[in-house]
Amino acid sequence: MAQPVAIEVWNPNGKYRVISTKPMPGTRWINLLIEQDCRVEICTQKKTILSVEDIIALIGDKCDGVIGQLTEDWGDTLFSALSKAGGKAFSNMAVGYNNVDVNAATKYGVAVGNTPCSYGSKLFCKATMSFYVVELNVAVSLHYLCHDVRLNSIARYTKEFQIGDTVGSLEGDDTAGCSDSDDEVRTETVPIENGRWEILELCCKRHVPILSLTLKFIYRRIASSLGRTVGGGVSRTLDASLVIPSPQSPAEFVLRLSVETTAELAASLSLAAARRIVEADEFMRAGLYDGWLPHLFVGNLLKGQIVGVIGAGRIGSAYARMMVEGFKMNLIYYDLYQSTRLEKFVTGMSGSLSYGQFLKANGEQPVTWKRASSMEEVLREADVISLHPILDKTTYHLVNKDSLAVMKKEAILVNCSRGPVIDEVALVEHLKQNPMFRVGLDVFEDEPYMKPGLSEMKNAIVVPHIASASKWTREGMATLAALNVLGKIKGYPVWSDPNRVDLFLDENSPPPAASPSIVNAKALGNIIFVLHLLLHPLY
Ligand SMILES: NC(=O)C1=CN([C@@H]2O[C@H](COP(=O)(O)OP(=O)(O)OC[C@H]3O[C@@H](n4cnc5c(N)ncnc54)[C@H](O)[C@@H]3O)[C@@H](O)[C@H]2O)C=CC1
Ligand SMILES: O=C(O)C(=O)CO
Repeated sequence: MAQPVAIEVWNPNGKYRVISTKPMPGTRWINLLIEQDCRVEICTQKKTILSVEDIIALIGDKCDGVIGQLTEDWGDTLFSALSKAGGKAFSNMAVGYNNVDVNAATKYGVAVGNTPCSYGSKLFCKATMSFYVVELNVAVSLHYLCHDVRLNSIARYTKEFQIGDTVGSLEGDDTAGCSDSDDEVRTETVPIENGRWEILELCCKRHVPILSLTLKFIYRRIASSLGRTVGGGVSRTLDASLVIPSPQSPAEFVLRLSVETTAELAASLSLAAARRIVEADEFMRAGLYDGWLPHLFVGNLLKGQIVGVIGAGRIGSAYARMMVEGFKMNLIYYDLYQSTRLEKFVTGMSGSLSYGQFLKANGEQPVTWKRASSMEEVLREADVISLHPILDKTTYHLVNKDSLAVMKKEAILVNCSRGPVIDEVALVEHLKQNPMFRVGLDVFEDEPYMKPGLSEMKNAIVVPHIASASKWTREGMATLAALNVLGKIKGYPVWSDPNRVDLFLDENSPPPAASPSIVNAKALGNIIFVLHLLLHPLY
């Protein structure tokens, strides 16, 4: 029988009842819900993992939406209860949602949200372009091509503007991954014969390299105070192209919600395992250090070694870059899909300098990359291997007794994805048999438990699923989870690109009126994705 659960209530008279099964970081998520007439109930029960019965008790007879955690088992029973209580949405406060039976949710008409990674728009390159022309009433259209680092495609942009315009938003055929709100146009007047001409200076602060830019000047000489008569207008088009040199790296990765935070922990575990930091720390605290010794805690040098990534998606690619760039490791990766973006980071693309070329230009050995044709190839060749796939039936026990056997005896294995990607019993045995083999684990097969023997292994570093635990990331995750639920309650459409949710995270402006990421939107028939909501903010 479920016990009554302790709750904290915000905005008791709110029309919609939204439950969070845990207190979450920050207050923005609470404020956003309250401002939209929600009564927010936060479970404060001193129990880390709530049972299905506890959550049913929380849902009660009327509940519009729930924000839950990856430790909870969201299956048929809970979605049935939520649907009976009138609930429309459940959002996991996590990127991964392997704890959620999405089919069951769809069956009960409940939308499932997650807190996806975001491609934020940060300052990347600053190109200043000056162009001339423009007389009186002149329309200038600007066409430019950008390399979209995420899609690895060329995006084409067009903008028409008038003198004095400030470019608030440049839109084009494909604006995915690009935010132009930082672009600005400055004008300066210079006298030139036959009238008044202006110099327009476009200051582009973009996170994508501009490959080429075409200016199309359509100018109309109108009957004006200058006394010239040109009827209804003569227009002339003048094209000019200019190629802006790409900055050093063709693909500057920008800060994304969980990506860098999680990748940084994987990098920390790699380093800690390589240099035996935890063992050495314990040794010091135990008072065992009595002087420098040539053999004391000798570990592995990373520079020039091979880093292997299995699952080179968002987090895996960010980790790969950190290890390649930070420690000049050579890369081998395995993924079902080619990661051209990552490859190009290492060896470059035409017209730009890759990291490898950059090293060469500085007299250093250039780094290399290789896409493996099998996971075994990575396991065989790499010195440090980090796992970053999603957990599904294809990745369950991806690393098992047989695959461990092909790894180098002194290899390092890191897992920040999901515990069941590794057969933990086989791993413990392998650690026992190979004392120079080391692991760094953030996730475990039977979380929160470890398989017997793991905690005694000196060659294992274990941390309690903290890879996304930076303040900014966790507050952002709470905000996205709340907005997923709010968007469904309010009947807002679904944001088109869950990879680009930076607009929802901007503390200084209201989020768009959309659900940031609903994973079963299509299955629910909610296929009205929202492309550009900049003009229709939430308030
Ligand atoms: N420890 C933590 O705190 C965190 C863990 N995660 C976990 O990391 C996972 C990955 O996150 P993202 O990088 O954002 O996902 P993603 O979807 O960008 O990347 C996953 C990659 O794995 C690849 N993949 C899928 N099946 C594969 C297979 N059988 N073999 C090889 N590659 C395969 C996919 O093609 C994809 O490129 C999440 O699903 C989540 O479970 C995410 C955030 C924090
Ligand atoms: O987001 C996830 O998937 C996690 O594991 C915790 O951040």
